[in-house]
Amino acid sequence: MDPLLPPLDHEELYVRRGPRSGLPTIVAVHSTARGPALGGCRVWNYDDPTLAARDALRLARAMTYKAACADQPLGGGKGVIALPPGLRLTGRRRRAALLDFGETVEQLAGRYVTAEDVGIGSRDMPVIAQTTSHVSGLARSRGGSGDPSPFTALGVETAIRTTCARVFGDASLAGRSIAIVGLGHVGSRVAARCARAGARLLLADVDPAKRALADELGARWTTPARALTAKVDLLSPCALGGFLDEAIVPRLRCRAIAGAANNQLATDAVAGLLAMRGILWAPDFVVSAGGIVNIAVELEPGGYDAAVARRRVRAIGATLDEIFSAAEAQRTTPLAAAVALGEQRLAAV
Ligand SMILES: NC(=O)c1ccc[n+]([C@@H]2O[C@H](COP(=O)([O-])OP(=O)(O)OC[C@H]3O[C@@H](n4cnc5c(N)ncnc54)[C@H](O)[C@@H]3O)[C@@H](O)[C@H]2O)c1
Repeated sequence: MDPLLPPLDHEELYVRRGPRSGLPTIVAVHSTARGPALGGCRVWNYDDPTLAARDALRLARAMTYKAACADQPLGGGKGVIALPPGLRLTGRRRRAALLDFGETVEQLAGRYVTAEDVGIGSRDMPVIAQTTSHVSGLARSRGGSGDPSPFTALGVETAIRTTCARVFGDASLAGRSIAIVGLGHVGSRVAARCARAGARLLLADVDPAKRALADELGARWTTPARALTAKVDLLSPCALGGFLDEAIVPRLRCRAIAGAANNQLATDAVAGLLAMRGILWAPDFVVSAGGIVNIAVELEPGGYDAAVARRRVRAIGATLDEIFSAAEAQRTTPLAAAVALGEQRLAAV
């Protein structure tokens, strides 16, 4: 048994070799207890397709908790198109793989609804939609809700304010020092929102071209390594996950962490280390739920309404506050309190 496998409490794992592309297409459905399993499709290189299946299982499980904590009528799932090492999926083979993946999704008959994830862009979604109707996040002109990133960023800003209110007794960001690592679709928007609110920003990205945003917003620019350990009020990780580990936690100098990056903790035990250092960590799967809250509105019978989506995304603040209060009352970590909230909501259906 693979010791790195997540708990195997999933409903389905479907692996199908794409007849057009020859590539493994994978869908993991963790839970449909609260509704169709929603989760993006990741196009990524793996040394071995079994690692891709493991990724799908792990990410699908996290999506169940993300949707449950956000109180959405959705379950958790994830798709993967597994590429061998070094292959860049372009041109006709990309199109073939996307059509294959759509067919795989279609065979699950709506138990899984796909969306964008790492390695997939808005131009890919209409191709997937040619072979399945279970696609979210299509362009507004096609009745979809479009790019989820602005809604994810709104949720992150809301979570940053809630976290600051808990630590500093004030939700205002005026004069607050915030380091943002990763200035992509979400991070750049979080930076712009925080700048408008008067925060003093320290920005970092592995891509030097992102420095232009720092100049535009009047923010300081540094390396990702320096930003992670900078002395700031709050750190907002908006790049990749897994960086909060036993080595970095003793070196952190922020008072709180709230960012969009998925799976920030290298292991669950890191939540305890952060609490011991007095650093308030806002659980990533609660903070970054704005995108799926937006998609849930698209899936409603009445059709998509951006104003409704924005109102619901702002509720992330109240959910996070409830989690912080529960953690304090039960002398546990925000991670444990968030998982307990998710489990309670799953048990209620
Ligand atoms: N897009 C969404 O709506 C959404 C929703 C939920 C969660 N997330 C998560 O938020 C994170 C950011 O998503 P995104 O859509 O903005 O991605 P993106 O690919 O648009 O941006 C990521 C940015 O991080 C930078 N980066 C990569 N590695 C880095 C490193 N080691 N240090 C510093 N910068 C680095 C990249 O150069 C890029 O600018 C991801 O973890 C994603 O899974 C995104």
